[in-house]
Order: sequence, then structure tokens, then C-alpha cells
Amino acid sequence: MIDTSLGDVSASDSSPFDNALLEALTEWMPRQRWFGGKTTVPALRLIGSFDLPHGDAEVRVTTFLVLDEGGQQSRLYQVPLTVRGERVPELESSLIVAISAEPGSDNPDTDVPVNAVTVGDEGSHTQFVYDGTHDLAYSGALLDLVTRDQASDGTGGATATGRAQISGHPLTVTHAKVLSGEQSNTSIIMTVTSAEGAELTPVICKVFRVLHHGNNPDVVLQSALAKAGSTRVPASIGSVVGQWHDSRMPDGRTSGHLAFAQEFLPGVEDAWRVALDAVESGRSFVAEAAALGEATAEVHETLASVLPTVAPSDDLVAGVMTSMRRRHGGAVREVPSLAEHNEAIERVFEAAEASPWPNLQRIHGDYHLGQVLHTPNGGWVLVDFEGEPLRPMVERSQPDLVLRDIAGMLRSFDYVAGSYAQTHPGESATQWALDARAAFLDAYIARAGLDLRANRALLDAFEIDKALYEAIYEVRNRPSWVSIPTTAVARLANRPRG
Ligand SMILES: Nc1ncnc2c1ncn2[C@@H]1O[C@H](COP(=O)(O)OP(=O)(O)O)[C@@H](O)[C@H]1O
Ligand SMILES: O=P(O)(O)O[C@H]1O[C@H](CO)[C@@H](O[C@H]2O[C@H](CO)[C@@H](O)[C@H](O)[C@H]2O)[C@H](O)[C@H]1O
Repeated sequence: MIDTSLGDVSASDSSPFDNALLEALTEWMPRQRWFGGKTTVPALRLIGSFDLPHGDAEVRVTTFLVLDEGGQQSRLYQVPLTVRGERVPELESSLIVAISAEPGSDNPDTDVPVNAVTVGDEGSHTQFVYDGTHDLAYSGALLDLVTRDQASDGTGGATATGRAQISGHPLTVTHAKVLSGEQSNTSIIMTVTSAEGAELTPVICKVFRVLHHGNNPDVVLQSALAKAGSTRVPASIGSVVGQWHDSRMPDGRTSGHLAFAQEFLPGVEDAWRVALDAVESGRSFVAEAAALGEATAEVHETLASVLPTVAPSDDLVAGVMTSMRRRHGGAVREVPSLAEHNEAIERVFEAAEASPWPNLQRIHGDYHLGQVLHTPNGGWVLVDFEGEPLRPMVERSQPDLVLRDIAGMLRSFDYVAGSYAQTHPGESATQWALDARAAFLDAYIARAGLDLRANRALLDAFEIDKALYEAIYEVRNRPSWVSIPTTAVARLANRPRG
């Protein structure tokens, strides 16, 4: 259990309204996709909150920073809320709670609905609390904070500060919609106009749900690439940095990214969908995989030129191998059938450890087909540089080996074949995946000048490591898919080696 003494809103600051709301969030948060502690009842504590300035006096736009101490590891969540005196029919499905207070009373009569639509007892002092990410008022206030470099000081020492990357361009949000799907954060797609009323390229603003100390690699890496003029990421618009109390820090405070806004590329498909369409219709993916290999090498090259790189000292190599072995142990605990390959895996790890290693540098970190978008004119564009959600944030922010990204994408081609075989019994897309793999590697090697095949044990070790990660991910999230990575572990660990 980590030290969770983050500090909190002092008893005198914490109003009956806050307490009632926290009780409602205890019911509501576990039903949200981004909530991580699925197996335990949350134990929530409010550690701070801040309001965002905006023009509508009828609505309060606020954000609660809520610590969940219910699981093995505490998690700090960002929960944007809007509070309105009137019920809004269009926001009905985003209603979290209605809280009624007698005028002048310290003890509000709280109505915590079992689900968001069974709210009763609405008096003239009822406050309707909505999931802010679905309320246009929140989107407008958030983008204002970013593009106007505004700041907000809140309770419990919490603050939020906008950092525009395009200066002098205040934007008005005219429409906003939360991106649907299985996301670990909440992304809002915003239709925006300029100060003169002209409709501009839409914006996607990712609201980070689980907060971490330090800079988020998604913001750092995409901003650095965009600043370097790379067209392999969407243009960056800006970010929000938060501060909050954390008694584990020397000065009792910490900071981290709260949100990231970038250009939204409308009508694009991710490479996972493009690849599935190809395999379903019997089309090769060789040309697309080659272009992806080249785009990947280009992004790695840019990252190495604008962010630190480091030579593979014995200590660094040992650190990476320790983390691989730790993951191997964890995967065997969660998927015991993997144990039959323990010795073979260890042999690959030992061979990898003894191999020559390239320099370490910043990388994507969780690279797979779902993280790449196909744009009609610009080819492949990469998103979501946050790293593997199951890996600690400090590790994700360190220089690493490009082989981790390469292995991630190679695993993804295998996943296409694996998912195809599941839905087409008796058929195989193995050759389709092998061809895509060869084309990706050839193009990467040609552009980067790094012969990934010359040192096969190192690449095998990273592929095994990724497949072990996937086995853990699948057993926790999609148990019917776990055979895709476990079959790969068996194949890679026992591959004949000269
Ligand atoms: N700039 C963008 N333009 C168009 N679509 C995007 C953009 N950024 C993200 N997406 C879409 O949103 C999905 C989720 O974004 P992602 O950054 O992966 O969020 P999460 O961290 O929550 O998984 C992506 O797979 C992609 O389909
Ligand atoms: O949520 P993220 O996109 O950051 O990544 C997590 O979820 C991915 C699944 O959506 C998972 O990717 C695995 O499944 C993909 C097919 O759905 C496949 O293309 C990837 O190769 C495979 O790793 C990813 O591992 C996980 O971190």
C-alpha cells in the first residue's frame, strides 16, 4: 500500500454539500469506464477542488480531486462537475445527484439516486449536479482556461493553470460531445469558432481521469513533436496543469497534467480498423505496414533529436531486465498456464541481456494499431503517448528502447490474425500478419538504419514482454482474448535459435 497522506480539504472547508456529493460519487464513480478500482468499494476523500471561470451565472463549473483509498493502491481522480439550480432535460443521463438544502440549514436533505434518473424531492433549493464532461458549460470553460492562459485557485490548495501552445487564439465552443468507446480517460470533441465567429478545425480535449505527480508523457511527447514541426501527431493547442497538496513531497505540494487539447482529425479511422477491414476482405496490408514502419522510425528520430537520449549503461540494462522479469512473474501469477514456458523465457531474457543494446530515448510506450490514425492526405498519425496504463507513471516518463514500440506494433499484427481466427473458425490470417510484420520491419530498418533482425534475442525479449503484458491486460479486461497473447508467448519463447 502506498502512502496516501495526500492531504485533504480541511473539515472547516468541507461543506455539507461537498459531503453529500462525495457520497453520491461513491455510487456513481464505480459505474464509469475510467474508474480503476473495479473490484473494491471506493473509499473516497476530497483532497481539493477548483472552479473554472466562465460567463454563465446560472451554472457553477467545478472540478473535484477525489482520492480513492478503497483499493490496494490509492488513486487520485479528476471529476469535473457542473452544478445548476434548474434541471436540464438534455443532460438527464449525465445527472449524478440532486441535493436539496433547507435555506440556512447546515444539513441538506440529500437525494442520492440509485441511478441518475430517479431523482425526487425537488424543492426551490435543489442543486442538480452533472458530469461536467457532458455539459457544454464545462467544455467552454476548460478550453478558455487553456487558450487564454487562465488560472484558478481552489479549495484545499488545488489550482489549475492553462498553458496555451497556440497563443492569442481564444476559441468559443459551440458544440461538445464525449468520445464514446472504451477509453481510460475522457476525451471531448469540441466544435469551435474564432472570436470573429468563423468555424475552425475541431478540438479534442483529453481530460486525464487518474492523476499522477509530474508531467504526463502524452502531453510532453506530443507537444515536443508538434513543436518540432512533426506532422505525425495532431497539432497541439495547449494543456492544463494542476497543483494539489501531497504531504509525501518535500514542500507538501505536487503538480501534474489535468488535460490536453489538440486538433481533432475528423472522419479518420484507426489502423486497427483499417487492418481488420483489409484482412476481412482478403487484402494485403503490406503497403500500409511499410508506411507505418517508416512513420514510426520518423517519430523515433524526431523524439531522439528533441528529447534526451541515454547510452545503455549496465545499470540501465539491469533495470529494464528487472522490470521484464517482474512482469513475467506477475503474468504467471495471473495466468498460471504460462509457467510451462518459464525456462524458455528466461533463456531469451539472458540472451537479450548479453546482447548489444541501442541508446535509450523517449518512445510512444503503448504502441499498437489502435494508437495510429489513417488520414487521407497525411498518412499515419500517432496519438496517445501516455504509455502502458498498467505501468507506473515514473517508468513511463524515462528514456526507453525503441524496441518496445516496435514489439508493440508487431504484436498488433498478430492480434489482427488472432481476432480474425476467433471470428472465422477454420480460417487463418497468419500469413497476412507475417507479411505485414516483414514489411513494417523492412521499412523501419531502411529509415532508421538500426538492424533489428541482427539481434533477434533482444527483439524477441521485447515481444515476449509485451505479450506477457497483454496476457495480464486480457485476463483482467477481455478473458476470451487471452489465448492471443499466450499463444504468442509459447511461439516466441520456444522459437529455434541458432
Ligand atoms: N486528434 C485526434 N483526432 C481524431 N481522433 C482522435 C484524436 N485523438 C484521439 N482520437 C481518437 O480517440 C481515441 C482515444 O484516444 P486516446 O488518446 O487513445 O485516449 P485514451 O488515453 O483514453 O485511450 C483514439 O483511439 C482515436 O480513435
Ligand atoms: O487503452 P489503450 O489503447 O491505451 O491500450 C490498452 O488497451 C488495448 C486494447 O484496446 C490493448 O491492446 C491490445 O489489443 C489491441 C486490439 O484491441 C491490439 O491491437 C494490441 O496489439 C494489443 O496490445 C493495450 O495493450 C492496452 O494497453
